[in-house]
Amino acid sequence: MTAGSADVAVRLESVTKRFGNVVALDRMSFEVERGRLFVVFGPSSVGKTTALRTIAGLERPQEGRLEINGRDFTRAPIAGRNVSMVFQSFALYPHLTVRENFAYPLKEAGVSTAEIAQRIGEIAEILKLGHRLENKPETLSGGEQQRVALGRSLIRRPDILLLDEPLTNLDAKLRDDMRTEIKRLHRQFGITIIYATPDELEALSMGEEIAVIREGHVVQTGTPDELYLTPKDLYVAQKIGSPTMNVMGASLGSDGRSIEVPFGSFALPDINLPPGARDLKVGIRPADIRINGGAPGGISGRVHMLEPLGDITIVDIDAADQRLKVVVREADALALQPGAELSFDFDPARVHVFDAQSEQHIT
Ligand SMILES: Nc1ncnc2c1ncn2[C@@H]1O[C@H](COP(=O)(O)OP(=O)(O)OP(=O)(O)O)[C@@H](O)[C@H]1O
Repeated sequence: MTAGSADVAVRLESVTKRFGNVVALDRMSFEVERGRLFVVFGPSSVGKTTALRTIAGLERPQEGRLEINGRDFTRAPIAGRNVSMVFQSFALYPHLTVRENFAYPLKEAGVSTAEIAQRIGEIAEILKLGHRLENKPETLSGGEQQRVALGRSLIRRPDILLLDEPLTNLDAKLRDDMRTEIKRLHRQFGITIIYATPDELEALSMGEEIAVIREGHVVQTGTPDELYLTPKDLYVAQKIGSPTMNVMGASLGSDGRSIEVPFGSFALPDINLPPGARDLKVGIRPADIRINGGAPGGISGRVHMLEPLGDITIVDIDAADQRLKVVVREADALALQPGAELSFDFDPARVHVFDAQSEQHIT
């Protein structure tokens, strides 16, 4: 998706950042539309923090171009960006009260005392911190500290807010609450947010648009649905969707029209295989497999293990030498026991086919 340049808040064009021999950003490109909640998603050490620090002006790339609001900031100083970053560690001033933590960046920016008081009143109300203003950070809960960190960034009214794994240090319940809180703040302020996380659930539940990062570059950008339904390659297919997609070696049948997998063969979905592509990988999402008891025509399998998760149960099935994960409604799982024989099937139209060497999706 390409927005008109007036609508683009941040654009990275082939940005490379090296630390000695380590290539943290390897020709990274993406653009963030103004007002979006954009997620930078990928496992540890793929360059998420470095990308955010580059946008904030804390790192200078060796190559490529960084634009903020249409202006070139590749080698510009930090000032003038109107970008604010919240770090994973919160980084509050421990010797200052919450009120003083809020006031500090505004004093630095020369904002008048009256306006500082007014903005602190507003932000404390929005973040429900009014009763904590005279406390020091160490006396606050983790969630409150994180709200102070967010507030200290928002109070400067930045155009762009960078959040680097802001919820990692919180427990599961607080993470849930803060996700909702950040989405609400995003709606309320309409600011552009770039949010880095290694957590798939967080990426999918927060991101209006998600960039999936691998080794310093963007593999694919899209909405959660686009990434789930049309992953560009095996990496994205296995990073998006939980439980992880079942992936197995496969080959093109000698008739050229069927795909052979360990537990049988099925008609080729409606795709054009590149000439010579015989070694394939097939991906079937756990939610796309149907267990159908003893119905005729199904594929035979045996229950290996059940993992009840409340509304749904994850069932591990062995079929030939292949172990498959299947998502089953809890009510349907009641009839299943480890060791039980069953049959299952899937819709070939929902199967993902990849080239075994390049691991690119074949469409
Ligand atoms: N200042 C630095 N000096 C040397 N190497 C660095 C520096 N900053 C980052 N790196 C390296 O660059 C790579 C990318 O790091 P980065 O912190 O950007 O990844 P990340 O995706 O944010 O990971 P995490 O989720 O663990 O924070 C890593 O290999 C890291 O060790």
